[in-house]
Amino acid sequence: MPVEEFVAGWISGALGLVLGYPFDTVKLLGFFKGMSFPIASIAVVNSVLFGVYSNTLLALTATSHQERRAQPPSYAHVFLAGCTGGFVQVYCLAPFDLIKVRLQNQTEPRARPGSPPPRYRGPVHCAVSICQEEGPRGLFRGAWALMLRDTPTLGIYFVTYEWLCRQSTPEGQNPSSASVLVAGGFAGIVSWAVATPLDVIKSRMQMAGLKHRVYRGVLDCMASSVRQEGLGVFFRGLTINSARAFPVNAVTFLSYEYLLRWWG
Ligand SMILES: C[N+](C)(C)CCCC[C@H](N)C(=O)O
Repeated sequence: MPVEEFVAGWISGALGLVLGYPFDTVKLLGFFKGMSFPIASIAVVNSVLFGVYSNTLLALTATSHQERRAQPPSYAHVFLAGCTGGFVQVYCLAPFDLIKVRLQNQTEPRARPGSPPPRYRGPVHCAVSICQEEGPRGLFRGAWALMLRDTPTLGIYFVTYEWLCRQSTPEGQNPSSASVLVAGGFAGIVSWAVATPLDVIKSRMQMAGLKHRVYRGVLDCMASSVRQEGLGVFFRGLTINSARAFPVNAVTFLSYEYLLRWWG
């Protein structure tokens, strides 16, 4: 199994994240707090995503990444490979994402003297506490919603990227850096726009364990959120998700493409 896609995905994910991280925490005033954990985790997750995507395309179309410019895969194959990558990466992403959401939600704008210490001291303490308090399966809380969020939307992600690259590139040639940046940025925006409703539900389910709020499942969480807050709840964070998605995914795709070209 070709591994360079895994390595390129690893590095490009980390680079994209450095740019996107302030957006992730801006609403919470945390900014760069605890950045090493998300960098390490996104590197693993992005490596699985791009590695599985590329190897699924190889299985479907019998073309390696070097041959794909001359013989471009069909959009149906790109979509299927994206969905497969999205599905598989959820297994790695779920615990990392849960820890990120729990840590970000405890960011206090200003720690007052005498206020109780934060519940989780850091990512490792958070993981251990969740295992102890909610059992090892607690680490996968919200994973089902995450899978529903990511499987189709990562199919859309790669289709948008490929389509925009092909629109702006003469047949058979490699897309220019500008094309890759724009196509990657829009792929991020489009996929995040579609993913936002389930992203809201996912985060609520991940926080539920802590607040002892019980949802019976994804549908129950959707229904009770809509009942209390109206349909607008599904668009929470849409603007910030899109603003973050452009730079993160522009840089992710640019570094991914260039690393692969560089390695031949
Ligand atoms: C599919 N969905 C839009 C949910 C995620 C797309 C992931 C791409 C990138 N790691 C990022 O964090 O933006």
